[in-house]
Amino acid sequence: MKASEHPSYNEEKQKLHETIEWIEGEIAKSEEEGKILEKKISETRKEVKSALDERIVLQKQLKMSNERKLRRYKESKNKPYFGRVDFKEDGDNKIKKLYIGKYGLNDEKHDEPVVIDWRSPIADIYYSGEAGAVSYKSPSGEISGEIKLKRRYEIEEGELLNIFDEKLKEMILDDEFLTSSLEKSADNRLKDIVATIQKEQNDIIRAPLDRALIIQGVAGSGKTTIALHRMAYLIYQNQRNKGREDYYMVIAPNKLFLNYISDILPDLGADDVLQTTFEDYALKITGIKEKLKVANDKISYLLGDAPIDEKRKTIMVSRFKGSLLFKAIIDNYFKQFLYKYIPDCDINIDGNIIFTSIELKKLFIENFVYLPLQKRKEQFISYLKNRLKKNKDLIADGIEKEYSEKIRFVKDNIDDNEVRQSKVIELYELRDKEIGDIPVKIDKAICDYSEKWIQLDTLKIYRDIMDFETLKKFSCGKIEDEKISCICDYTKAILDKDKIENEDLAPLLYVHKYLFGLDDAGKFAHIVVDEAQDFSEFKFYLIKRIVKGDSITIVGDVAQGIYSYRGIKSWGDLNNHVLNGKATYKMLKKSYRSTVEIMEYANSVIDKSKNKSIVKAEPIMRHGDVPEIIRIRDYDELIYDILNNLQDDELTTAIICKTDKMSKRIYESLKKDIDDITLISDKTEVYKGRKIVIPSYLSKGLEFDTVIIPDADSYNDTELELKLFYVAITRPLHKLKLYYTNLYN
Ligand SMILES: Nc1ncnc2c1ncn2[C@@H]1O[C@H](COP(=O)(O)OP(=O)(O)OP(=O)(O)O)[C@@H](O)[C@H]1O
Repeated sequence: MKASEHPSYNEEKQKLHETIEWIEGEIAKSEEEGKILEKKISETRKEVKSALDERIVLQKQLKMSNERKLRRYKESKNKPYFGRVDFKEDGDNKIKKLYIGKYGLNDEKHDEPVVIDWRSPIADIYYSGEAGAVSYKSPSGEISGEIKLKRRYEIEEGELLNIFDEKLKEMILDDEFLTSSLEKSADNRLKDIVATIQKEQNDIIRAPLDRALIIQGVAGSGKTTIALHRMAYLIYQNQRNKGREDYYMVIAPNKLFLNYISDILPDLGADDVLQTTFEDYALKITGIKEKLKVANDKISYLLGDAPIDEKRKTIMVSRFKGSLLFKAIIDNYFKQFLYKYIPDCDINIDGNIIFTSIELKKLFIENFVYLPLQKRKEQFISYLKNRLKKNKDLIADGIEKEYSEKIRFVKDNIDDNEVRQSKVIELYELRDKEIGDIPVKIDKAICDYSEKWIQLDTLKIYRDIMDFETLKKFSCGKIEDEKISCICDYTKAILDKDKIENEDLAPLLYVHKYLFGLDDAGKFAHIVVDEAQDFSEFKFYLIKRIVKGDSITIVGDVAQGIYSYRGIKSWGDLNNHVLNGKATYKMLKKSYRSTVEIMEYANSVIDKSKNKSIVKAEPIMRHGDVPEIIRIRDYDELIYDILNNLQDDELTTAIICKTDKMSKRIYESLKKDIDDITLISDKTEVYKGRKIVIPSYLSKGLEFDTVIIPDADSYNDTELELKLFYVAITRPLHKLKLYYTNLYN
């Protein structure tokens, strides 16, 4: 409802005015505080020598915290809150009017909240969708009471534009507010949805930290958005409860997508989250970033016209590399590798055997088993050194014994007094020198022994495992010879070009773990994995190793599993094989992105999938144009028509082509007439402008006001192409246009 027509308009207008005035006052105070702190720091700098002086560090921290506060005030000023809930706690006659906003704002002078943070426990009742009697979990326990009013506001630039009241009595959630928010146009960045989080989404966001969550959601159901809101929520809760900073991580499919989502977390007050791709993370940890390139052309290859048998082999290799069977083979390999790793030699000093090779092997195999190999070797060597040093007296005894015999011999056999005495003295000196040299000799013996060990190198070992005989031996009859030879030949050919594929990353990281360990093991308090259907079980196994307990949020959509050759087969398998069956599974069926007309069309497409378990999307009641399906005579007509549609449009438009090749062709034709059009490739990390040409596989996760599909008839009915087409047609918010020349099914 237009704000000015609402019965409480004057009251609400006054409240907004007061809140903004209060914020302005706080901004002025914070700016003043900033200047004082700045002055203090420069004065302290003159007094102390080091920038690391405790006083400077403390003052800088205060300055940073003040700047953070100031930033929040400034960001809140134009829109301090988006909702209000009136709550009467049981046993209390007073009704509290709680204004909910993106950032919690506190009046420190009067010690009372001005705006409640959307992540705070009490804000739960605003989102919970329940009317009347409700309860929420506060740090001091369950609080119950009654909701008297739930109100939403549309505020722009400090102006109250609309007020929406939820009809509590009829238990109907008024969708007007949501629909009005969905009607806005798309941006190059994903936005926060704190004002319109829905009940089912709120339940996911607020699920406990220690639980693995698997969210299967239809296209546009807000998976990415709510996974990031959940992260912001968990960080907020964790800091409140523990008062300390932890490590958090978001794993996304590619850098373009990372850039698309990169604003949300800082915008929600979660600044220090590592947002990365599995590829970048694995390359960094294994240290092979500089040595190799990652080939990213498999999807183009699978869409190309290579013989079907060749494509099948490629898929088989990818699947194998992402499987837990491969992990088990690597485990078997390392059980034996120990024997190869330890050198086959004794340790001796001056020709005396101190440790036999058999003794050494036994000692190594039985000790420090919990350590990765490199550290295990280091510990073992230092253990040997210590043992030898402790045995120094024994070695000295041996030397003394040897010299005593020599001296006795001289004494018994040399008659000349002078000669005898000088010989004896010489022997004493030699003996003392030899005893004095013992530590040096021990060091040398250990050093010689240490140098005989194989140098550990992740890539070399991976190559070694990918050898026919090795793979055959350690797969223990679980893979046929023909497949083994195919896997080995395929991998060797790629490695010989100094490349690897995405699918090699998990096994490489696992080999690295055996050799050098994972420094990040158990480091992250929570990890979000987006587009998770494209991650193999092997990748998940490794992700699970770097997170504390089971704290992972896994979001994805099997209907969009375009990398199914390397992804999981089913959420159930993932849960059972990697998460010990302990994950909580949730399904999101409502789709928020596209209009009813676009989603109905998309549903009719995905209906053709052989996978009958795919759940169809239920669009939010927002209507628009029916998708246009246009037949064109030839390529020239296609370009002509697209150009006519792209003129001077402020909205975002993506021309989504099936392949990279087609994207390049269309881009070349359009750029002559359109200046601000960008071609997106797998190397693109950021782009400006509102019009892009993009291959279908890269459009996943993104959204645009309008989507144009110039080659709708080029998609055939294989599962991969059906999914690619589905991904492409579920990207638009408002308009979808499809062109075809020949046959369009
Ligand atoms: N509760 C909500 N209120 C307003 N907008 C929402 C809500 N939930 C989702 N959206 C919007 O729906 C769109 C789709 O969200 P998002 O990209 O997170 O979905 P997704 O499930 O990850 O999509 P896909 O799998 O198709 O990439 C975004 O524009 C998002 O802002």
